[in-house]
Amino acid sequence: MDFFQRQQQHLYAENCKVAQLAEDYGTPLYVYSKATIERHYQAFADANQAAGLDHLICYAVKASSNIGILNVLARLGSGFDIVSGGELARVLKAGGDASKVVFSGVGKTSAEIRFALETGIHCFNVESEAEIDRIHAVAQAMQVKAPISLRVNPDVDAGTHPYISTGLKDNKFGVPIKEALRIYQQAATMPYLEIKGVDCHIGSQLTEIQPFMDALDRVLLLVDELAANGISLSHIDVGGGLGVDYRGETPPTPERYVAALAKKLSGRNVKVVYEPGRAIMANAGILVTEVEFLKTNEDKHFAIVDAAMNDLIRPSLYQAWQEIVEVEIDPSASKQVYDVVGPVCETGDFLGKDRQLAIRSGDLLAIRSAGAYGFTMSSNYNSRPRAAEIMVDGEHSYIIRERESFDDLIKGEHLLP
Ligand SMILES: Cc1ncc(COP(=O)(O)O)c(C=O)c1O
Ligand SMILES: N[C@@H](CCCC[NH3+])C(=O)O
Repeated sequence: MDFFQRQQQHLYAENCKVAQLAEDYGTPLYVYSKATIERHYQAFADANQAAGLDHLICYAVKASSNIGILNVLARLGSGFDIVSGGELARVLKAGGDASKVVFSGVGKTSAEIRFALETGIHCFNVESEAEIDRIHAVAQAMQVKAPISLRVNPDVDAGTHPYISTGLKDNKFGVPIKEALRIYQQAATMPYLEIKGVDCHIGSQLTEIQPFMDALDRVLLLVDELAANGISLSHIDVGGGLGVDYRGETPPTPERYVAALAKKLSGRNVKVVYEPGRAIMANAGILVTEVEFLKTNEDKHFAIVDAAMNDLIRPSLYQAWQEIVEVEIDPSASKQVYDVVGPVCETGDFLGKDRQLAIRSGDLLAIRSAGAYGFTMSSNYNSRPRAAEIMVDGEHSYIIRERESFDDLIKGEHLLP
């Protein structure tokens, strides 16, 4: 079931006409579907239930971090995977439960570690030996035990874009799995640490199940080796990374993915932690933009729209392909192949290339699959105020982030005396 569907010539977000939303809130506009977020979360939860797995789903906040979105997930009982103190503050503000938070990331500061310990997070996904020392020192100063899990790098090729692959030995993430036993043994001697689990995230937008299985095999060998050395773990964090359909990809469904994991984990008394981001949010959001001008240079046609790489950087950064559709079908407009580009002064500022569209200036376009790594990667480049974000719920729509104003753009800036 797609909650962004066309009825006659109109594109709908749930039961709201997208053209009406653009009129009410302006463009560029991020539109999220609450029902889609709920359905995607539930697919993970149901798959675990069906497989009989003790589990904790920690939505990866970086994918889309608006507190309105986090609140929808918190109400479903979701935990959260965070990578900064800022993300933790968002989770708390959104009503999230700190005891269901895992803290990933290679450069946690002492202040962030302290904040996380004060709130009582589930555990730190530790990414280096130096970080273990830092966490231990902060915990000691606070006279508490810090729950930790070691992020291991299994050296598995996730088969995804090199910029979003994280589990190869050349990547900055985690510790090499062959060093893990020694590091765990060292951590076990540190009085202000509590060893909880192991963590492994090999990359994002994975469309095959095999790399996940290869990584898990290596992690399970480590788990057994640790057990043989008297270190038992209560959870295995399998990370995020499950891909989505941007352009006909057929990634495993959460059901298939979880069932495959469950098969490998059978007979083990261990909780599984998941960190899905994209699989929950990508197809729960669209970016709506208005065509400013149509322009032809020689025989190249451009649709210049009011959204740009500062609003959605994935096409520019990863040559990512996202579907672009007309919001209203205009039968009187003729089809043409366009590069859909923004107003930013960069040749790399495009949202889509060679797209066949029937549009006129003033028409609306929707960039689909924009709910993950869309708004969260946006910037104010070219002094462009960031877009508004809204959530639809049936026939209702709610503003969850106001469009930035020019005052917002210079907030905190000062002239010299
Ligand atoms: C540690 C960690 N967990 C979870 C995620 C979420 O990944 P995805 O959005 O691919 O599910 C990421 C991003 O790749 C990550 O780096
Ligand atoms: N930002 C990337 C995903 C990176 C995942 C972060 N670990 C994307 O838009 O596809």
